Amino acid sequence: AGVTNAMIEADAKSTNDVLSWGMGPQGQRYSTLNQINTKTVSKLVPAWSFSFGGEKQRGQESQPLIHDGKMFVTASYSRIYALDVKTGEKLWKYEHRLPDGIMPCCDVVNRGAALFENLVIFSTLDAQLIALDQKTGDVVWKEKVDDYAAGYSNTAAPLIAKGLLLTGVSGGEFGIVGRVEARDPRTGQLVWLRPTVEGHMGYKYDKDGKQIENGISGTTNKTWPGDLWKTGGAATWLGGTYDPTTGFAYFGTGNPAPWNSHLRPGDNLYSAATVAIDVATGQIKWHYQTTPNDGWDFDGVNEFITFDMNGKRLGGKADRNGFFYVIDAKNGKLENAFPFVKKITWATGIDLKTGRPNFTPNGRPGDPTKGADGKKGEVVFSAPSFLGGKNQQPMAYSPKSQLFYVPANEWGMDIWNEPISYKKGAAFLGAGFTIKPLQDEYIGALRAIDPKTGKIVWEAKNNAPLWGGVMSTAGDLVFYGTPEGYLKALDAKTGKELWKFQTGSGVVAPPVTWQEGNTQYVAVVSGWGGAVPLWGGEVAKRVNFLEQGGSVWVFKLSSI
Ligand SMILES: O=C(O)c1cc(C(=O)O)c2c(n1)C(=O)C(=O)c1cc(C(=O)O)[nH]c1-2
Ligand SMILES: [Ca+2]
Repeated sequence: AGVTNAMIEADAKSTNDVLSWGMGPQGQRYSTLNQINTKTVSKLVPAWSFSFGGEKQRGQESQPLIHDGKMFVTASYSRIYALDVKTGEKLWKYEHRLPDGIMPCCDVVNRGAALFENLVIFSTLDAQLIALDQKTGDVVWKEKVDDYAAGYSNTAAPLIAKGLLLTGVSGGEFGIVGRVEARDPRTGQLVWLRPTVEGHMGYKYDKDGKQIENGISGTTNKTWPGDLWKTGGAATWLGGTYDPTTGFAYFGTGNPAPWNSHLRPGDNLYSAATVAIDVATGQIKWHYQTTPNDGWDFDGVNEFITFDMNGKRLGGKADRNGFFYVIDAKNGKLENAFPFVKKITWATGIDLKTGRPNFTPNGRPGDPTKGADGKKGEVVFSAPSFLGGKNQQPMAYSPKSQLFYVPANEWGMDIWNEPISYKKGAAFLGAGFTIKPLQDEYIGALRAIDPKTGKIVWEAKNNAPLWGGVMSTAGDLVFYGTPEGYLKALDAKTGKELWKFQTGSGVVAPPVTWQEGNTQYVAVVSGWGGAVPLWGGEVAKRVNFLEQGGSVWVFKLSSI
């Protein structure tokens, strides 16, 4: 029978496999395993390591999946490997042939695959979806999502919810139109399609794949002036989470396009927001916009992790804009919002009544048409930088400690606007920027955050920006990787460092854990890259000593 929908919904509780990105569709990244714990972790040693080989050693952001004695792990440049989970021996690999002219904005990354029945499914940088047989690696189906020459790409792991395959798209820097798609995971056939830019119609598809006109009611472009909604961005580039208790999939949406916000006065829905989509119908049931009329590329894709607090089902989101939001998962109502980074310039806070930010006067980069020569607007210093208080690296929530563990970054930028018009397949920014560190000591900080109080309970500073995800366990441990190459384990209650291992390249991927027989394993992918070395300006210079790589490491407790 392979991987069933029921198994995926129970993924967070089952300890023998890892079936979904997020270690459960809710995305908590918490494991009930405790063989590796605060007392035993000092004996954690490598079990095996596997190299992704060749010269394709760019950012490795993939979260491995574990099932039926196999590890499924994607690698940069749209590759996927199946490995023997006991020995690390390669069972098969699939290297997707990428055309010239793909346009990923922020490195040739892939964040992982999805499992369903006998299939392993992943998306590619030329905006395709590929389903392979888990045993043989043979391609079972392949579907084109959209036109890579128009700037579409895919970097996120697909999500299985209610037996459907849910995926987003990347390309917000090229004026694509963001959306969430639901497909039959067995065939790749579209079931519904829901755009995330107001003005665009959603569709349902019949059994033969024929579009049912007006299948999902559309919305008018009232929060977008003129024609800009046609190229409005709001890419769903980090994928989504799913909560079986609400029946909603939660997708973050990226920046509105172009970055120059003076061209598009209005809120620009549903950009820089979380949308809750009823998986059964494809309808947006609620939305919460973290940065209305985003002018900083604050995006809004960050993962929405549901959890229980105060007798309610809530969701936590550490937004790129520097604020942490606690939102009712059923209706989208804001419960609380507080900063999770120390310096925020663009807003003084979030109004808990209206849910809207209190924008700082003149905090927005200036309108170029009002600049001295009509070509460059006033330069503004902003914190966080556009790379965010948090970016693609997923946080974790522990129901045991009731804390979120957030891989945060402290940095700022000079940002300005320039004139821009849309051209298919060209960058659609209308902005320039220089990222700046705020201090010498550190940029990254892993923070344990209490969602009840908004307090930072402890933090572990890191010199380079943190870009790898986090995992917490019932062994009272928090695992995360650093660009300096370490996988670390901290005491979940105090933040004290209890163990670290040098993986040989920077870690920008989230760790996982599972049990095989009587042994608990931990795995993480290593390979420096992603957006920081490409766009980090002064910060990129500061970390340019880091070496690229591409490998997966697996650990267990030493028996001696
Ligand atoms: O708007 C988009 O479509 C889009 C896509 C992606 C991506 O797919 O990786 C990133 C971003 N934006 C982005 O703004 C960003 O900072 C970023 C960092 C990374 C990364 O993997 O390191 N991807 C992306
Ligand atoms: Ca973006």
